[in-house]
Amino acid sequence: MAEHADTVADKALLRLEDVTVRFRDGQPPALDAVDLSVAAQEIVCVLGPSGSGKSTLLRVVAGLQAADAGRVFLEGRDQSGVPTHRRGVGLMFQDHQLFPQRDVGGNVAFGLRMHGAPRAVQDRTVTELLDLVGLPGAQRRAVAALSGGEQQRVALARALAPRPRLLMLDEPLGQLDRGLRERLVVELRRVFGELGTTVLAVTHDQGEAFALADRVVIMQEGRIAQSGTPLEVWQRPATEFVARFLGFDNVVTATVRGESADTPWGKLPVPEGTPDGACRLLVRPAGVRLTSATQGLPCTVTARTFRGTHVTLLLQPEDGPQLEAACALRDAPEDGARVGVAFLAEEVVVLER
Ligand SMILES: Nc1ncnc2c1ncn2[C@@H]1O[C@H](COP(=O)(O)OP(=O)(O)OP(=O)(O)O)[C@@H](O)[C@H]1O
Repeated sequence: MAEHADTVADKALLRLEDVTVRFRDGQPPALDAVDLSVAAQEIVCVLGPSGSGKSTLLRVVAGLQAADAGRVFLEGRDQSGVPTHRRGVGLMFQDHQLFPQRDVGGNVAFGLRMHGAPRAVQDRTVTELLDLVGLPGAQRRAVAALSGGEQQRVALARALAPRPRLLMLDEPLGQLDRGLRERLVVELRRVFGELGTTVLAVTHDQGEAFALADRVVIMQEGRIAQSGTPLEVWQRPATEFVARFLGFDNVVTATVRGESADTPWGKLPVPEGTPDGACRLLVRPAGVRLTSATQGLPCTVTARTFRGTHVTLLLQPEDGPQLEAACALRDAPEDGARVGVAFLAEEVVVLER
């Protein structure tokens, strides 16, 4: 097993080993002994509350921030003392700061010119990248005359032009409206796939992270709380912190005995193999099923929120904390309705302490 882990780590394009960054003595570190590997061509999105260390993580990898302890490796080489411009990483930050006095082509070619690429190579690359980001033939347009989404695409083309071995994005779509962000996320995945780009991105927006990433990493106070595919993390949040961060609030104290658990909501079924004993349990809203008022746990509907594809209900049982349930639009009961609730074992998750 250890041998396998070593092999995987050696193949990593980026590896952080025990990286710690401390801004002030006596304060908790911004990064606390972080270990993280990113494989070649993998898209990893880092999520977490404000102040959890996401930007610091990017800055350490870029060489914009020194680590107080630990090491950063790119393609197996220790980057200690290697300046940002020699790391071969591309950066695209939220305020993408295009050069207003240069046209689109001049912006995209910027990094190539800095690297002394011949004019013909610059022109060919600019043409290819503008095609790829959906702005064919935009070379001579003024950046000030572009929409926010178009500027974002130019910034992306500019970051990709020098073919960085690792592209880092900090809130890349932060200022755009939701519809545009959703479209651009799909395009970003396609562009990265076509170019084989390895990506480490930071975002506040869960939807964006889950749509873009092969793997999401959730940060909590300078540490990695969970790392996994979007599906793994969404279906099986590891801890109460991750569950609540993702917006899951049906969390209670429980005692597991065999195939069920005693909870403030009564006996709940638990997945096979759940160890006996005291724990915290999450019931994903999809696992809270409405039945008739005479069956299951009696509850009153206290709120209904329309979510586009479904309705979220807040249910108040006679005893115990409120419950959130998700149900189809056409099945949603009225506010104040009396309903019964049954629980699905496959949506019950035992949280780590
Ligand atoms: N230059 C600095 N000097 C002192 N403290 C800093 C500095 N940069 C960051 N910090 C602190 O380090 C911690 C992590 O900050 P960081 O910017 O990495 O968080 P973040 O997760 O990116 O937050 P946000 O989502 O708000 O951008 C915070 O407590 C922050 O106040």
